[in-house]
Amino acid sequence: MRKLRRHREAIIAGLTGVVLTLVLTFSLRFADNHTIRDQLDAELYALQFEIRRELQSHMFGFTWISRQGVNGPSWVDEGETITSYYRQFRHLYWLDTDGQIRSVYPAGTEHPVALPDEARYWLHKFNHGVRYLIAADGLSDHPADLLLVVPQREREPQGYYAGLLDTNRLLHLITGRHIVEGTQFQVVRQSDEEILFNHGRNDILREAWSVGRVFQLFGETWYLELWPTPARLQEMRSKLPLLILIAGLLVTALISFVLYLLGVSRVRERMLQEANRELYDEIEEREKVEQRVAYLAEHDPLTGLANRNAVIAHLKSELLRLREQRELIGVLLIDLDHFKEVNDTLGHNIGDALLKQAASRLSEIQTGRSLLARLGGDEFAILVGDVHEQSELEQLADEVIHILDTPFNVEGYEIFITGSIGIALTQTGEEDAEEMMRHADTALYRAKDKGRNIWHVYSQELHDELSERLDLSKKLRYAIEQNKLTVFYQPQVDMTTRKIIGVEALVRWIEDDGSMIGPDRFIPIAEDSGLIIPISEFVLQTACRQLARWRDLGFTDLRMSVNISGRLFQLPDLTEQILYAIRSAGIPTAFLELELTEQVLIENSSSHTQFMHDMRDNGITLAIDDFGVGYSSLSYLKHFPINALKIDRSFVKDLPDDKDDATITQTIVSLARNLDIGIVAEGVETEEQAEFLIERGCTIGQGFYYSRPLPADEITQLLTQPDGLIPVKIS
Ligand SMILES: Nc1nc2c(ncn2[C@@H]2O[C@H](COP(=O)(O)O[C@H]3[C@@H](O)[C@H](n4cnc5c(=O)[nH]c(N)nc54)O[C@@H]3COP(=O)(O)O)[C@@H](O)[C@H]2O)c(=O)[nH]1
Repeated sequence: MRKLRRHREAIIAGLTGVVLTLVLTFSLRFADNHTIRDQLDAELYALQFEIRRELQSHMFGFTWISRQGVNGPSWVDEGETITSYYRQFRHLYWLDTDGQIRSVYPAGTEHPVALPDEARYWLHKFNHGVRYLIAADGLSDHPADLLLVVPQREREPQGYYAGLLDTNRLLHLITGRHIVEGTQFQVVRQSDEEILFNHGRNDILREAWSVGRVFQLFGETWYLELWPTPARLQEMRSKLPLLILIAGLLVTALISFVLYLLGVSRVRERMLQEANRELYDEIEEREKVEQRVAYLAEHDPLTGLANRNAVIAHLKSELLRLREQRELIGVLLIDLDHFKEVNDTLGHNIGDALLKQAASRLSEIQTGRSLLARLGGDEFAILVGDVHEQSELEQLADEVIHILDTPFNVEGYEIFITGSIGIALTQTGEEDAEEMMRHADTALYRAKDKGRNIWHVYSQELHDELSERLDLSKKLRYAIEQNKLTVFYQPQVDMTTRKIIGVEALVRWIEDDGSMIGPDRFIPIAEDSGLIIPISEFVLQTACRQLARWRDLGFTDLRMSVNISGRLFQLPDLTEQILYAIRSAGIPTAFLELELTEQVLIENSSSHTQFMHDMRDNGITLAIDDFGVGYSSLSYLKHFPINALKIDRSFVKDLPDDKDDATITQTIVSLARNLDIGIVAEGVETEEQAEFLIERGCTIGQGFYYSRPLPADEITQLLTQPDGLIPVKIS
């Protein structure tokens, strides 16, 4: 249907052309038929005229003879003369007034005596000087024959000149001379419809094409009829209608074809236009996408700030420019502290809104020579050009910390968030952009490491230190794989009796050359890298097995303390791991004590609380390590199942002289006694310290005064001392 509509013009033109051609062809054919009929009619008229003329000619001859005065039977003697001129007479007669045949030419011809009665009746009515033509019935066997009669009344003998006309022959002669080939001609007597003459016998077109004329012959009426044969008709036909038909159809086909082609080309043109439009749309769309991609390539979609790429590109060009001008350039890398918690607790929408607000605040402290960017996540950067002194960057960092200090109001939530900042300043002038970013990142790492909400400036020393850490981290991983770690044990002593009541398991890393790397160096690295998990597992299992061995030796009262790093709380199966170590070593849970830092309690997450209750439920005791150095929010002592406090050695170190430390120590001891929990003093190095502590009520101590951390076999030796008393070396 769509196709038909598309080529409507071609179809209309085709139909119109065919109709017009047919109408024109039929009109011409109609006119042609008319012309042919007229022509046939004219031919028939001409024939009729010829017949009449021939008859008149014969009559004229007859009349002329009658006027010559030759009449009576003697006139037939002139028959030869007459018939030589008028050859169509069969016989000549002289009739008397009664119609009796008195003489006949040629002589000897058989003939009736008189004319038939009907003819004779007519004879009596004929007048002198008039010529008559009557049917020759009774005189001739040929129905078409006519009898020409001229009355003679003026001379004697009176009578009639009569000539029997061979009409058939006459008609033959006429048609032979005048009729066109292929034309069929017929003479019919109307009275009895007898065919008197016909020329040609082809009746095919008679009904459709015959033309007729009525020819009056005295009492006789002839009907002359003429029609063509198919061949004659074909000749008569004009070629024009056929030519018009062919030409019309050809022209119509041509026009329709041209219109069809135009339609096709119009459709193609439209399709092309559509394709062009789609192409333009696509190009436009692509340009938009490219613009968007170009924008996104340099911008952060959330805040609209520049992104990392833009910072790097800008930094590169600034470094190039400033290198020539010998000026400095600085980078501040800002990381929002604990932003992940906002995301985790309040959802990403709030997190995003917070980032936008933070970006907006940071924009306020931008200067004309700086570029603020969001590098991703909660990390922002400020690129500062034309720096003269490091203090300018430090001042800017202070401003950042200050501006973040006010709580954010995000969708009804009041959110406190701080920022840690790493600062990098061009040192040699030869740094590249990536290097500057790395420096700022290193400084940021340190700022976070130092407790966050502070800034730190990158230095070569920091770089060296962190490189060493990285190096140590690699080595530590290798050491764990190669079983280079071992566990030492430091006795915990009842300071009043000097009896060893327990030991603390302390990990040691012994190098191939026998040198030792202290845990204070590698434990923080292990905590950062996650290596603390396999280390802790190793220490716990080793310590439990060692306690089992000592118990087998009979030291069944000995207790084992093991340090639990805060990082271990990320393990979902920490409780199971501890219970597994205890069970596989086959020791009672009551003899294992876990030392936790204050930080673990301060974080106060539900998983931490659950862990501590699980431990208590399984009979494992918990001690707070390094008590007093942290936030010392004492409320957790009430809420958590803590069994003992370990006074940090920093408070013990200057006892008994340092009044503050003495007061703190006294306070911690009182607190533990009031809460009815155990108390252990760490770092006891002198007898005075031990006495001071004993006097204040702290009877359990651990420190070099009694023993340094030792390998298990050396501890076994100590345990097997007489009375189990620990010998104290006084240096
Ligand atoms: N999570 C784990 N932490 C561990 C493990 N092993 C050790 N550590 C922690 O490493 C820090 C350093 O430990 P270390 O070098 O072993 O030092 C211990 C003692 O040697 C030291 N100490 C004991 N008495 C004295 C003393 O009189 N003077 C003095 N200067 N130092 C002394 O104290 C450390 C034990 O402290 P604490 O654990 O707080 O009781 C240290 O923080 C360890 O906790 C481990 O396996 N896992």
